[in-house]
Amino acid sequence: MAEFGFQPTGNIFREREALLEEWTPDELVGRDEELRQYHAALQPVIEGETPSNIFLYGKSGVGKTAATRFLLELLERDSRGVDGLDLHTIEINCDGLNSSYQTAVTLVNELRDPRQQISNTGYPQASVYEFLFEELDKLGGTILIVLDEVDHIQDDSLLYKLPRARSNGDIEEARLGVIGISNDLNFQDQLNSKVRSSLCEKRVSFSAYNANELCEVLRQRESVAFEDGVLDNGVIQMCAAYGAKDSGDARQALDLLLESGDIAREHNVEMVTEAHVQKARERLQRDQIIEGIRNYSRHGQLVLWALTLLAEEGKTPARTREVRQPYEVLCEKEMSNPVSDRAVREYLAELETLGIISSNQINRGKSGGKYKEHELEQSVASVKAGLSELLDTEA
Ligand SMILES: Nc1ncnc2c1ncn2[C@@H]1O[C@H](COP(=O)(O)OP(=O)(O)OP(=O)(O)O)[C@@H](O)[C@H]1O
Repeated sequence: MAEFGFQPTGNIFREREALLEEWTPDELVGRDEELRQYHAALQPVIEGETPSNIFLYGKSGVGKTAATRFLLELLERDSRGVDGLDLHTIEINCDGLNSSYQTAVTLVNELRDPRQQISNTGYPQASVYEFLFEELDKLGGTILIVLDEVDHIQDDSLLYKLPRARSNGDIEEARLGVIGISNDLNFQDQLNSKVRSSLCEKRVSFSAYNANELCEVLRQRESVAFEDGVLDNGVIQMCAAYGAKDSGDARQALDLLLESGDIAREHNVEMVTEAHVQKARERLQRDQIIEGIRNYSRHGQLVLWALTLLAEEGKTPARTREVRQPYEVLCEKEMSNPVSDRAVREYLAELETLGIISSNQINRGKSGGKYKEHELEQSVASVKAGLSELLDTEA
């Protein structure tokens, strides 16, 4: 066995933590327009007026949570200097809470003393709401409740009650504002119109980051996270360009920069180069593919494998029936019966939703008919690496 031991290298990173999810920057770059609108929507708070209910929406990783923490911190700081203004903020993430009931219980427990917590079951919903309004009135002043990932709450009831609590007379003392945050761009349309009009009084849309904005975000972290001059020319631009092309998600761009730094350190070199970024991208894509299809049926994986073989031979975009041929060969090797054409089409549609392939509807008019063409969205190398890990065979 090789000799293993651990030695700090001190190479590459000055403060690697600055590239991790938990690290909050003091300043938010590349979000000027969003911050301006959000700031305006929060202005009534500092004026001592009833807060507006605000709804933030935009794709994952575009700075909605970061902007909220940044502005609420400033608001808390500045409200301390305003006589008679007593501001409280409560932030909860609704992922995993799923219902109005569970969310209301969580809010009650956030507001209550640890010795007076309530359990997740055992009270009628109306009583939990009563507890909640009681606690809010007890706290008094101006209260902002942030419901991050609000689309996870499956029923409307709390989203109806909370923003209207004051006008309905459920609370008398406190001035309450709700800030809802969602990655689901269709969420607003699915809401009942009464809920929508009160929850979304002010809306702020967060657009995906473009490459220039991602460059700003990455440069801000570079100075904290890396030793001086460690990043080769072009590294930041490359991470930003990939980030903008993929989804405009700052989290993904930061992950790519972190992984590139890790690879440079693994190789025991002193600089991070564009080649490290390429390698990092393949690794992250492979992980994303593995994550996406880990619990997928064997046949779904074989369909992807078949498309990958076609891509390798330069035969993509390929029609559904062209995918069928290599798929059947793979089934034969595995000694299993191929699934129906319809099931293959369904697998391809799911792979598209996962962002692993892209499919285009082609319409050749009356004579040529309509059909779909598919191709990989990710590099052949990363899909093969991901598949061989899952299928436990050389792809
Ligand atoms: N403008 C920015 N400047 C610096 N860092 C940013 C910026 N925007 C996002 N980030 C960082 O990117 C990561 C994701 O951002 P954030 O959590 O705010 O995204 P989000 O829009 O709320 O999406 P999600 O709901 O997926 O969390 C965080 O680590 C955050 O610090």
